[in-house]
Amino acid sequence: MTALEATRIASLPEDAYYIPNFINEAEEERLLQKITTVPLPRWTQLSHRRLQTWPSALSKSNILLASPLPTWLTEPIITPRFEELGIFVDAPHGAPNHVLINEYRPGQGIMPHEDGAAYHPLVATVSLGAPIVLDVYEKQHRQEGSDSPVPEQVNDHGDDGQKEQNGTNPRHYRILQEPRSLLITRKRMYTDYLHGITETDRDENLSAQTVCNWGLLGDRQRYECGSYEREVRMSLTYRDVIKVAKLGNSGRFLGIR
Ligand SMILES: O=C(O)CCC(=O)C(=O)O
Ligand SMILES: [Fe+2]
Repeated sequence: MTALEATRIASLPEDAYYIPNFINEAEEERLLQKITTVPLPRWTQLSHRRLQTWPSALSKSNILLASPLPTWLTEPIITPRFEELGIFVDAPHGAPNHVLINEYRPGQGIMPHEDGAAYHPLVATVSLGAPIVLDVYEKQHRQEGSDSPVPEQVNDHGDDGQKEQNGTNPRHYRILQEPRSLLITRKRMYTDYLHGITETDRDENLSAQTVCNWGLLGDRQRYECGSYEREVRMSLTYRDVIKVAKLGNSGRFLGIR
């Protein structure tokens, strides 16, 4: 991961990396075209956003049925770019095998959550269409004897992980994800922190003091006025699902819905 070192978000706990202009405008356009022309049943409509799951949803016990990702999701993002950066070299399958595509319209977001144990603790997020602020919160430890809810895990079964933990003053960071950027979070950032996106029409109070990747932004000037109106933003989140089954061997045990 040495080439990545220059892209580290130094003010965040380890590890988070931010790369602006990871894809170019033509690549972004092509991806948006692919995503928006898939047959409608590919979308899962949730209460606060909609979602595509590639190549398929996990089983109830978090098993992925082995199946290749479509080429439009792998090239050029995985091959060659992730490979050149060595992003998934330490993951069990050496490459992502699963992609969630989230769409957020103005006013939509995702409650603070963690991505959970189904995946190797590494997420690579490509942003499309418009900027959005990702909020990152330190997990609060459950107080002895309290009934405060523990966070739920977001999965691709359509649950939103709607519970935020009780407690006071968790550490809070804001990451501004520009369109065409790549955000990588792994290790402690994956296991010890929650992430979410506020349901708002407008991201405000943006500055070097409030945005932890300010110095790494590709187009800082655009945000120097301190705010922008939300527009439709899509994200591709690449992950490595730990448990994979091949149909024929264990398909009958999967209980795929
Ligand atoms: O859209 C994003 O940047 C975050 C999505 C997310 O947290 C998830 O799919 O688990
Ligand atoms: Fe997530």
